[in-house]
This record gives sequence, C-alpha cells and structure tokens, in this order.
Amino acid sequence: MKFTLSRLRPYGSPGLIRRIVAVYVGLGILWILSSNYLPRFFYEDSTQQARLEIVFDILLVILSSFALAWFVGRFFRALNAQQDEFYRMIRDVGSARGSDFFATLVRSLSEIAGADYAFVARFSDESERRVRTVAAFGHGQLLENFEFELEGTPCGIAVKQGRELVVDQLRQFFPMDHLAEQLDVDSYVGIALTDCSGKVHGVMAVTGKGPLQKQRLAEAMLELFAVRAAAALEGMLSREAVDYLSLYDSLTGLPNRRMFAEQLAPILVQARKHSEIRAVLFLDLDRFKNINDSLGHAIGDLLLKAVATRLTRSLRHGDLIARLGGDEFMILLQGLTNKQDAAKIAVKVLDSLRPPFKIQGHDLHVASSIGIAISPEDGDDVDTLLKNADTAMNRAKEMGRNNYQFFAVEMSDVSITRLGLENDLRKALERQELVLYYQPQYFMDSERINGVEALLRWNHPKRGMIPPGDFIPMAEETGLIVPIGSWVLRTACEQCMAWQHAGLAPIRVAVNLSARQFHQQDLPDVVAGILQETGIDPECLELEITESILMQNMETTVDQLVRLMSLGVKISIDDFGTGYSSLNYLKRFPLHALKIDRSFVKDIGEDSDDTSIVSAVIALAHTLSLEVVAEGVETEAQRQFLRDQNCDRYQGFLMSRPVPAERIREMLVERSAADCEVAANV
Ligand SMILES: Nc1nc2c(ncn2[C@@H]2O[C@@H]3COP(=O)(O)O[C@H]4[C@@H](O)[C@H](n5cnc6c(=O)[nH]c(N)nc65)O[C@@H]4COP(=O)(O)O[C@H]3[C@H]2O)c(=O)[nH]1
Repeated sequence: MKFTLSRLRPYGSPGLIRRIVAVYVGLGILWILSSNYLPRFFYEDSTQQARLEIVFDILLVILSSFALAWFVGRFFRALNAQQDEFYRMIRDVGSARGSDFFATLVRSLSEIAGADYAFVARFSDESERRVRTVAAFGHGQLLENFEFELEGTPCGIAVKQGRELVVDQLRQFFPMDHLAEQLDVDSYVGIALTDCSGKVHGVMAVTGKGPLQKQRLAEAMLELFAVRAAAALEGMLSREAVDYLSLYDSLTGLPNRRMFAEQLAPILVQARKHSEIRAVLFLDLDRFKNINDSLGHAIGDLLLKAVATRLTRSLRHGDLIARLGGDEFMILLQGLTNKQDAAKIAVKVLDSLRPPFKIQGHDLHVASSIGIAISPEDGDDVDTLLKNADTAMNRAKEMGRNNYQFFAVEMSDVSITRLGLENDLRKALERQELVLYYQPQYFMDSERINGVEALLRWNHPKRGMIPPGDFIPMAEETGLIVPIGSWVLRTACEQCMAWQHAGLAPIRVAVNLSARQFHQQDLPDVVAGILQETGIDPECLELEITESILMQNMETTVDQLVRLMSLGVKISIDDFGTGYSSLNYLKRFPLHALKIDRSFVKDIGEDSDDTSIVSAVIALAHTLSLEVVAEGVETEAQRQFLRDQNCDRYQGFLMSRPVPAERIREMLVERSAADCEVAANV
C-alpha cells in the first residue's frame, strides 16, 4: 500500500534482492553439502571421491555460469527493450508539434506505463479549482475531453504541492475522487505542470486498474515531459489570448468587427435561402468624446463597459452585438417579421441608454444615434450592410442625434458628394466663398447690444448658403480649419474696426476657436499679429473655446490660455454643461465668461433638471467671478427666468438670428438713435 510524494524510485526493490540472495545461498549450501556427501555414497576409494567432488565443483561453475548468463541476458534484454521503448516514445513525443503534441504524449504515456488512462489537463476556471483535459487517452483510443474538480483528488494534491505524486489504492486514500470512481481505477502517478517561472498550469497523470505495469517508466516519462507540457500549455494560453484579442474587444468582452462579420456572413446566407429579413444597427454614442476628454479615459472606459452591459440586456437571445472600437457598436437583429420590428428595437435600445450612468460619483447622460440597414433590401453581404448602416447612422447624427434612421439609397449619394464638398472647401477661401454672419448679444437688464458672435457661413456657388455644422467638422478633420480659422479671426476684427470707423461705439466680437486651431503652437502669435494689423482693442476680442477643448491636456491648455490672456483678449467657455467639467476645475483657468449651452436653455421651465442646472451654473459661475452668457434664448419666458437668475448676457432668436454685418450696423445705428431719444426725453 503506497501513498508517496515521491522522487523517482530505483529499479529492484530491496525485498526482491533479498529473495534472490536467499535462493542463491540456499541452493549453494545444498550443492556444497551434496558435493561433499554424494561422492562418499557412490565411492569408497578416496581418489575416486575427490574426482567426483571436482566434477561437482566444475558442474557448479558451469551451471551457475549458465544461470548467471541467462539471468544477466534477460536483465539486459529487458533493460534494452525498455530503453528502446523509452527512446521511441521520446522521439514520438519530441517530434510531435501543435495540437498533435498532447495527443501523442497521452498515447505514449498510457502505452509505456501500461496504464488504462493517461491525460493532460489545464485549469478551466480563474480560481484554479477545476481542470479540463486538453488530451485524454484510455483503453487504446483518444477520449473526449472532460472536466473535473481538483478538490479531493491526487491531481489536486500534485497541483497544490507542485510536484510528482504516486498513489496505490487510490480510492481508499481519495474516497471523494469521483473521477477515479467513474474510471474504476486505483493506481495513479501524476505530476504538476510547472513552467520555468514556477507557475503551475495544470496536471499530467496516468492511472489504471491494479498496479501500473511499468510505473517506474511512467514516473520518468512524466518528469521528463512535464516542463515541455507546461510550456505547451503556456503557449496554448498565449495563442488563445491572441485569438481572443483578434476576435473580441478586450474592454467590453464583446465580439469585435472581425468576429461580428464572421458570424454575420453565414446568417445572411441562411436568411437569403429562407427569404427572411435581418437588420443591422450601427450605434454611435453622442458626445462620448466630450466625456472622454473632460473626465478622462478611465471613466470613458467604464462608461463603455456599462453601455455594453445595458445594450446586451436590452437585446434578445440570438441577437448579436459587437463593439467596433471607440464608441461604435454594431447589432444584428434576427427573427424579424418586418422593418418596423427593427425600429421598435432601436427605440428600446435608445431608451435603455436614457437613464444616467452612475460612474465614480458622476451621473453621465448618454444618448446615441442609430443607423439601420435591412437585409436583403439594403444589401445582402456583410460589407454593404455595415457600410449602409454606418451611412444611416451619420444621417441620424445630422438629424439631431438621439434618434434612429433607416438607410435610404439617396444617403450613399450624400457620402459621395462629401468628397466633392471637401475639394470645394479647399478652394472656398481663395474664391472668397466664406462669409461671416453676426448674432448680437444683449445685456440682460438693458436690452442694449453689448457684442456680437461671429458665425461662419459658406456661400457655395451651387448649393447656396451652407451652415457651419455641415463643413466645420470636415475642415477640422482635414486641417483646413487652421487657415479658415485665421481668416475668421482677421475678418471679425476688421469688421469690428469697420463699425467703429463708421462712427459706432466699440462693441465686443466673439470668435469660435476649434480644437485643432486652439492647439496650434503659434495661435497666440497669429492673434497678436491680427490685433496689431487691424488695430482692434484686445478687450473687444472674445475667443470662445468649447468645454471639451478646455479639459484636454490641461497643462498645455493652461499655458495656451495664459499666453492668449496676456494679449489682453477675453476668453469664454462655449457650450458649457455638455462636457462634464467640474466648476472646480474652472478655477485653474484664466477665464472671463461661461456660455450656457442652448440645449439647457431650451428646456427652461420644461425640464426641471435642466432648469436647476441653469440656476446652479449661474450662481456658481458668479462665485468664481465669471460672467454668464445664455445662448439660444427663444422665448420671453426663458429670458425672464434668466434675468431672475441674474444671468449677465444672452443671445438668441428671440432678439435676432445671425445676420450679415450690414444688418448689424443698421441695428447698432437704430439702437444708438433709440438711446439718444431716451436721453433727450429724460
Ligand atoms: N435653435 C437655436 N439656435 C440658435 C439660437 N441662437 C443662436 N443659435 C445658433 O446657435 C449657434 C451658436 O453658436 P455656437 O454654439 O458657437 O456653435 C457654433 C460653433 O460651434 C460652430 N461655428 C460657427 N462659426 C464658427 C467659426 O467661425 N469657427 C469655428 N471653429 N466654429 C464655428 O458652429 C456652431 C453652429 O453655428 P450656427 O449654425 O451658426 O449656430 C449658431 C446660432 O445660429 C436660438 O435661439 N435657437
């Protein structure tokens, strides 16, 4: 009965050697006694007796030589046979590669040990309590892989101790070993598979009913191949990790584009055969970049994970969801009876993202734009469907975000024309097709124009007046925004001076700076040059940067702002409230004013959250000595509310849309005439 934590055990047990010596001594004594007494029994003559004794002695030598020769020959033959078998196996296993390696190893182990079963298993769960075989051999054939609990098994002990273990009467020592019971085995030799760094990756074992015929060889083989098997398991894990990374998104664990496309292709073929419809939804989070820029990538990542979870929950079993990268997700809907089913699910998906995400103390509001392409009508192959869903998603963004759009053929014309538009934009500056409109800003209490915001328009020769939202992103992507932005700055300053030269009182002009423009190293020099060339008072120039620009790379942003402020210009934060920056951060920047985004102003009186945000922003901005400008004021009620909250300035369609410079001149003239009238009447 053995249960040992063993190193390799030597050939020939002491008991066997004792038995061989005892037999030899017994036979030797019998022989000596016989050779002494038998000659006396046959002959009386002492010479004859002596001769017979010599014959006996010679016979003893001859017989024992034969016995020795037979014994030693048999011993060496057995050793050679084992050695041959051992080398054959080493060759077989040594030359096996890839997935063949484990299969060859378990087959050889089982054969050489004369064991009923041999297997190699690796951990199948993170807590390393279970293992799953990567190859198993039993009763002359490879078996299906199986999994078992390590607790209460010799494999469990081998893994825990990180070494080799030999067990006889297995089921007596391990009554809870269900695998041993199932396989009906009671002898075991196993070894932990430990790599060079000492990490255990799994276990390798042979086991059988009754004592193993060649246990010694089995032990040697296990020890010999343990390191290679551990390395192969490690390699297998790394390959799986690489495969996983090439097919899954490591952040959310969802399939990636490649995996999605691979899964989608056969589904589309099936759908074609059975004339069924499928829908692909392309989902892009609205303003995710703002969150990433203002709160950092760590929070952005947590948000993406939470979004992935909500999306998965909102879908049915059988629908596929993938993350394409960034804030883009792709969904395949199956089992639809008509197009409207896809629309209903798109609404469900939009709704699922509506409640705020609570992430590290922030309440993050996320909306998304969804493009829907239906197979087969919008394409029956993967590439076409994905492209068309993407196009529809872009349309959803253009339609004001937080909505879904079905693909329509005309949309692809739009993307083709985009290319043409890009080429046109390159020439727009030299062809003098860009124009500035100005929207007046008013003091809250006096209704006097206090300044204007310069807003860019593109007077396209064929398409007419194009709003900035339709070409500024393109200008930003292509870098054209830098020369365009400088032109806007110069033109706005020149215009401001032109009004003054026309005899009007100086007013402030606000100019938008895009992210790319703001991060140009030489921006302060460009602004300084324009101030000097146009002769405008720096106090009259207000530069508007968005909240998300402010939150990107804070140190360089502060540097750039300080350099701009030192020129004497004012700086305000545009679209405030959309970028999740904390008002606390604002203390760090040399700012002059905050502009409350028009999406909050729009909901004043209608959405209590937005109304309280507006009040809170005004109050807090004042405590930081910042002016507050409300944009997008469209109703008298909104203006009244803002006035009650002591907002400083406002602009909006209530007073005036953006208008050409000439109209502003007229408005300023009318205003000063009205002011004179009031003064005369007083
Ligand atoms: N619904 C509504 N809208 C109102 C109201 N009052 C003003 N608006 C619109 O709100 C936008 C205000 O500009 P913004 O927030 O700086 O947003 C601007 C700004 O971010 C960008 N932009 C415009 N001109 C320039 C420019 O010269 N350079 C850069 N970098 N961006 C510019 O394009 C955005 C859109 O400009 P616009 O289409 O001119 O749209 C303008 C204006 O027409 C209102 O009462 N109701």
